[in-house]
Amino acid sequence: MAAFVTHVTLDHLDRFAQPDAEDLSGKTPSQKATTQARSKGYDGICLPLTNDKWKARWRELCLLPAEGSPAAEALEQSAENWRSRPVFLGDEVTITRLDEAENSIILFSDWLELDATDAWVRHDAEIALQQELAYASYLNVHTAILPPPHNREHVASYARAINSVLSTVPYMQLSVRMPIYDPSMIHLDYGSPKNATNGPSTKLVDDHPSIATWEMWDTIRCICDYHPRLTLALDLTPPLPTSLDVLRQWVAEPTRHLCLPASTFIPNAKGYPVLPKSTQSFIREIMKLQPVVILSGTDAGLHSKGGEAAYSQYVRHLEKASPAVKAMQTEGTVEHFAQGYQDYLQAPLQPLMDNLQSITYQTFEQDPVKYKQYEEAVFLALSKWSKSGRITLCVAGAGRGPLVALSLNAIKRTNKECFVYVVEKNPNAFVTLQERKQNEWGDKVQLLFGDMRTIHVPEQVDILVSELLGSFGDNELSPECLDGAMRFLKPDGISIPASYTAYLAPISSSKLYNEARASKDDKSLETPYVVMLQSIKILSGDGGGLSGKCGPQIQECWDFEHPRRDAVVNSQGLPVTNSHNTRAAKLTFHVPHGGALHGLAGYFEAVLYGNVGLSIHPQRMDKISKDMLSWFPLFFPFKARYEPLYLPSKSELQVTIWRLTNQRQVWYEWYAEAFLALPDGSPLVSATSPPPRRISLRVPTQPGAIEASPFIDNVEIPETPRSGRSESDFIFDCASMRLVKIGQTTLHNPGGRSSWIGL
Ligand SMILES: C[S@@+](CC[C@H](N)C(=O)[O-])C[C@H]1O[C@@H](n2cnc3c(N)ncnc32)[C@H](O)[C@@H]1O
Repeated sequence: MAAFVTHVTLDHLDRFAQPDAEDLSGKTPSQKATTQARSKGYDGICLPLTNDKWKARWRELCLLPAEGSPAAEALEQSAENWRSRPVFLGDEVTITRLDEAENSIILFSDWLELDATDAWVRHDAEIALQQELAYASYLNVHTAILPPPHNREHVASYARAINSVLSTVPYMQLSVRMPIYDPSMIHLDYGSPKNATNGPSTKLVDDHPSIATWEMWDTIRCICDYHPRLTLALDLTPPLPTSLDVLRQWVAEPTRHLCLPASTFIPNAKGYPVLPKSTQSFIREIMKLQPVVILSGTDAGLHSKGGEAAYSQYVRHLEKASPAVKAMQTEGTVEHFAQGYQDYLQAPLQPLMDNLQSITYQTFEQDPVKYKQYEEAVFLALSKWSKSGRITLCVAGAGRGPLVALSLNAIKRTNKECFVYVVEKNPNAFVTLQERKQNEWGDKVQLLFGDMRTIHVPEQVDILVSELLGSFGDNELSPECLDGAMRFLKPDGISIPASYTAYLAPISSSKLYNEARASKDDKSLETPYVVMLQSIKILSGDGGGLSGKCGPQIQECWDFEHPRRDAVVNSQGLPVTNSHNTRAAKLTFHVPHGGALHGLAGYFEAVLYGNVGLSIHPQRMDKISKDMLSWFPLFFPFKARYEPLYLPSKSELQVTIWRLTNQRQVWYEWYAEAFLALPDGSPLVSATSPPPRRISLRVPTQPGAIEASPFIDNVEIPETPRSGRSESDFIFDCASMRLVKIGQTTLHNPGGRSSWIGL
């Protein structure tokens, strides 16, 4: 569940400082604020570290007085003294004791302009920040919110200062306060003759989602090298766009706090505070990250009904209604099953090379959906089997036997005469199989111990049942194992599964990026990991992109079919080489909104038999095998020598991936290139059209609200021209588009540093 804290302002603290004849507790103002917040159901408070006295002194010291002023020299001397030994006066800070800092989130002075245009102001703001940080560290503060960036021109200076302070404290979480979105950019509309004469009219455009604030964040965290203690405090003050897609980027970031002023709420028909629809949708989505919600101004009486408690109650209600949160709380869902494993990188299994442990099989067996699908597939195959006489089945790679048990169930349901061979190469699991034969299956089955690629099976079978699938379908060497098993499948026999397909999508996730590079060796950044993906954004969108050549959001790489008869086999019926199992795919993705590329998400879908299947494809899994728990997606990381590949809005990403093999191993290599599509030979914006201009609009500060976020100047490549030319003239003469390359990754995993072994 998300935690809720209330923002305590300097005014609140002043009120708590007033002597109260009845209060003999001797508590400090911040302690009183905490007690009151707790009594109102909050988990804690968020308060400024310093007060107006510090602000006034800093301004006096560091902002130059008018030239020629007699005080200038003396002040410069004092400023130099402060720079050499920065120290607070006792009445410039709001807290002084350890227990005041405990469970409180600290706001560093938000007027410090680390990105000021003036270099001296930047310099002195950085000293002041270091001073505040040192003091907060002295008081054991665990989380502090940094002054927000204001000025895109100098965001690099802001980020450099943050990077430098991050290394000075060993444990404190520093959160950058960012407005979620720069919504109030107003286009000066030159489109109509009226405007041409009377001047431009203003029009709010929320159909042109801006990623300006995300870009600022991206610059900051790149300069800070994705520091794991650098997080985000997202300010939800601005009205949000109706399209959620651009906001999904924040789910892929370390969003730890949501700042929600009472002024963001609107009254519903009865006067209670509620949030606009788009903010509601966003909150429902981001709640899966369990952020700390910082409510401010809730005691200002902005809404006629509900009182102060109404704000947190309402956000809690949104949290409960969040599909992601509901799924986590519902037994039987993947989200519930995967609690604690979200975004956790697991080395994929090597079931061919290793012998799995009983506990691993037990985890598999908790998935009712997979086995139900298998039973249906076996039942369907048996039902459709038209030849007379005994039907023979073989369960190849039986583990502890669930596929055997369900095959026997299916046989019973069809009432046909059948016999089942059971093959397993894990000697330990074979003990469990013997026990089950003795206690449950009797002479309906025959157990065979050995590797399906070499074992002798007494007769060829009609139906071969196996489950050797990995998260990417073929990655646990199912194709290679089943090639060997084809020896004992009759020429007209059936394989369950009949086929499986691998899918890929490019993703952004600072969490996964940091996890993968936590261990510094190259191999860890070239390993495809099994991950329950949560804090991610799929960067690609559907549609052809500007070049018209891009595929869907999640694209098919390749597939494998069984039985396959095209491999050249030797006298024992085994393939001479594994060349027929190599694959390569080149996929082109359209990236509608800019983002940082951190890796590829890999999924699979299998046809077991007929229309019965298994799928972890995000858009199809619910239709094919809803709530199946057995497979989390595969994450192919992209390593970055300097920083992850940045993909601008409307760029195109070409991903090439290979499945490669030698005598012993199978592995993947992957690589990506980014392009921008530009109209061939024509300027991007007609020379006759005025440049798109946007101005920022500050949301007026409401009493008690955290100071409204700064908005950031942003110039984007327009999606439509503002000249007389039609949109189609301007953009979509695909034939005359040229792709301009803007970046590439290195080749990942060359030679199979990370591979599946056991051929
Ligand atoms: C993913 S587990 C599935 C186990 C079980 N069928 C289930 O669905 O719960 C794959 C099983 O196949 C076995 N296996 C893998 N390769 C094999 C091979 N070449 N020959 C025989 N068994 C194999 C493994 O030991 C493991 O028990």
